[in-house]
Amino acid sequence: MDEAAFIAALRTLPLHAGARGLHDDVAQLEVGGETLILTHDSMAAGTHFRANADMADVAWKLVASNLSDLAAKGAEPVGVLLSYTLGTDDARFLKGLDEALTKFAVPILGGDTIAADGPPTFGMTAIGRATYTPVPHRAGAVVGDAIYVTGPLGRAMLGFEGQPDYLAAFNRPHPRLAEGRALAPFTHTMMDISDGLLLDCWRMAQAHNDLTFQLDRATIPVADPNRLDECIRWGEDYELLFTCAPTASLPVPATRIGTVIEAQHGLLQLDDAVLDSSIGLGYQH
Ligand SMILES: Nc1ncnc2c1ncn2[C@@H]1O[C@H](COP(=O)(O)OP(=O)(O)OP(=O)(O)O)[C@@H](O)[C@H]1O
Ligand SMILES: Cc1ncc(C[n+]2csc(CCOP(=O)(O)O)c2C)c(N)n1
Ligand SMILES: [Mg+2]
Repeated sequence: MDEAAFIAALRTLPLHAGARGLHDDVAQLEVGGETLILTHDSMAAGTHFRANADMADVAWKLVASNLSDLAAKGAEPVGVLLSYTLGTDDARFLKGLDEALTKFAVPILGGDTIAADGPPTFGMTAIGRATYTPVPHRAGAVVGDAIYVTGPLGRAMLGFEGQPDYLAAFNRPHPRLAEGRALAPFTHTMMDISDGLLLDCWRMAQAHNDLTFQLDRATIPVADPNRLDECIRWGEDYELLFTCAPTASLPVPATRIGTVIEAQHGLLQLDDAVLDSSIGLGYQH
C-alpha cells in the first residue's frame, strides 16, 4: 500500500467530524468556545533527513513542518507533543528543539521517549488556536478565484543538493505563521506546500467538485527558472497555497499563479497540459 491508499482506507473507518474527512492539513476541535487546531507530522532517517544530518536541524524541521500546517489554517501555536527515539545526537536534538520552540514561541506540552533498533523516527503533534473562523479549508474555492503562492519554490531542493545560498531553506525552514494568520480572512482555501506545488494543488483541486485549477507556468515563482519542473514538484518549501477573490487586496506579499475555472478535462492544468493523475506531481510515500 502507498500513502494515498492507506489514507483512503483510513477514510472508511470511524472519523470525527473535525477530521475534515482526512482531506485537510489539520483537524478542528470546538472546545469551550475555542476552536483548537490539531496536526501531526513525522520524520524518519533516510527518508526525511540523511543519517549524518545535524540533529539540531532535524529537531527544528520537525517543529517547523508541524507549525506550517497550523500556519495554513491561520492558527496560532499553543503547544507541541514530541515522540522521541533516543540514541542519535540527543544533545544536538535538544539544542535545535530549544531554538525552534524559542523562535516560534511555542512550548512543550508533553510527549514520549523510547529506545529502539533501526533508523530513528521522530513524531510531533502541534496544537493551535484558530485566530479566524471559519478556519481555512482545502475546499472552498469558487469559479473565478485567483490562485496564489506566498514565495518562491525549489529553495529546499537546492539546499538539499548543497547549494550554499539555500542550505537554510532545507535545514531550517520558517513556517509562514504570520502570513497565514493575516491571509486567513481573505482566503477561500488555504494549505501549505509540503509535497510540491503540483501535487498539493492537485490535492486541493481534488477536495472540490467540478472545478479545474489552472496554473500559468510563466508566473510561478521558482528559485531556479532553468529547473522549474523540479522546483514545482520537489516539496518541503512550506510556502502557503491559497485561493481568494481576484479583487482581494492582500495583506502580505504573494504571487498569483493561476485561476480556478469550471471543470474542464481534469483537476489541474499547467498551461494547456492536463494533469489528471497525482502520479509524478510531487513527493508521495
Ligand atoms: N496515519 C494516519 N492516521 C490518521 N490520519 C492520517 C494518517 N496519515 C495521514 N492522515 C490524515 O490524512 C490527511 C492528509 O495528510 P497529509 O499527511 O497529506 O497532510 P499534511 O500533514 O498537510 O502533509 P505532510 O505530511 O506532507 O506535511 C490529514 O487529514 C491527516 O491527518
Ligand atoms: C534524505 C532525504 N531524501 C529526500 C528528501 C526529500 N523529501 C523527503 S519527504 C519530502 C516531502 C515531505 O514529506 P512528508 O509528506 O512526509 O511531510 C521530501 C521532499 C529529504 N528531505 N531527505
Ligand atoms: Mg499540510
